[in-house]
Amino acid sequence: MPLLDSSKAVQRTQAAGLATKPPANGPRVFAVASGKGGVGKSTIAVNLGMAMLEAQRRTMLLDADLGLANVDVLLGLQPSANLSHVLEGKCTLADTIIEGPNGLKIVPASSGRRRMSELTRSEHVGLIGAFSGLTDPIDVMLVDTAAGLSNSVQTFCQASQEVLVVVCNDPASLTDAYALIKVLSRDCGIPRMQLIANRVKTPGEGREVYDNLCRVADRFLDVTLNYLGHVPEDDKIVRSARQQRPVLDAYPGAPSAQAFRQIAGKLLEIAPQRGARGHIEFFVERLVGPGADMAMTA
Ligand SMILES: Nc1ncnc2c1ncn2[C@@H]1O[C@H](COP(=O)(O)OP(=O)(O)OP(=O)(O)O)[C@@H](O)[C@H]1O
Repeated sequence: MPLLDSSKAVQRTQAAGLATKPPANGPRVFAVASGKGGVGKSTIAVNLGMAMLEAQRRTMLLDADLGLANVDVLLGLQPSANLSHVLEGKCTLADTIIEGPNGLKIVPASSGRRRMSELTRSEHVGLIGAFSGLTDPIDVMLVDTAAGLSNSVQTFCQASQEVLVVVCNDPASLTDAYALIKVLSRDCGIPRMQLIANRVKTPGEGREVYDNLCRVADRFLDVTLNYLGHVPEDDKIVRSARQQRPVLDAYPGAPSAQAFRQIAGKLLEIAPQRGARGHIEFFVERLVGPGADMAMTA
């Protein structure tokens, strides 16, 4: 009996250790991008963040739409400091972090500050470097990028380990997603991207969106596109947005909430790409630290 008790205690301690220990090879960083605006990037970033928390990953969400903050609005939060204050030297990056639902850590952007959407490359690089100074243990960081193909989108995508491209089944979204994939692969040297089809009616429609993009990309670009899955058109997303809550929180059984959990699970199964990639990366010190070469056991 005592033996059983102590082995259970050991198991509990190990489980607690697993839940709090940072992964040996540093946080996983996923950028969410789309080319076209309004296709669901922020919705996807926030809800994937919630799904990562459900999967016991300590998760941070960076609002990288620097001049048009979205995440705090989506979640009904009122941050007192944001990235513009960090750049002005008024506070540190750690001072800006606020807690969202279920302990989601959020780094808010500023809204309506034009200068923030016109930062220089060295300012972007400085911001990305500042993340290495954070002491909070983080397992996953999601980077919600701006719409378009700006320098900021390119730099944040390059600095992330995976780029998630969100696309809807309409010609403008497909065209802009293709333009984004082209710029990221050809000009930024990103060799693979992950596709999410949003607002589709059926799983088959999502697959079709992926197949269409793949067909063109295979012909003209040197890039690998993986399919992460689809998020259905879901009225529960619209309703939760009105309540300024993530759908996983407001309607955990909704079809879209299930889809977010599946996509998060797939993302965690992706083995990190190894080796230096020749450009600035988030948490680079942790990535090249001891154990960085070990395969991720997510
Ligand atoms: N699967 C879905 N089903 C129903 N509505 C959705 C879905 N995904 C997103 N929406 C709605 O679409 C609108 C745009 O979503 P969101 O703000 O996330 O897009 P975005 O790409 O981040 O936009 P921006 O380019 O302005 O940053 C929101 O009203 C959101 O609630």
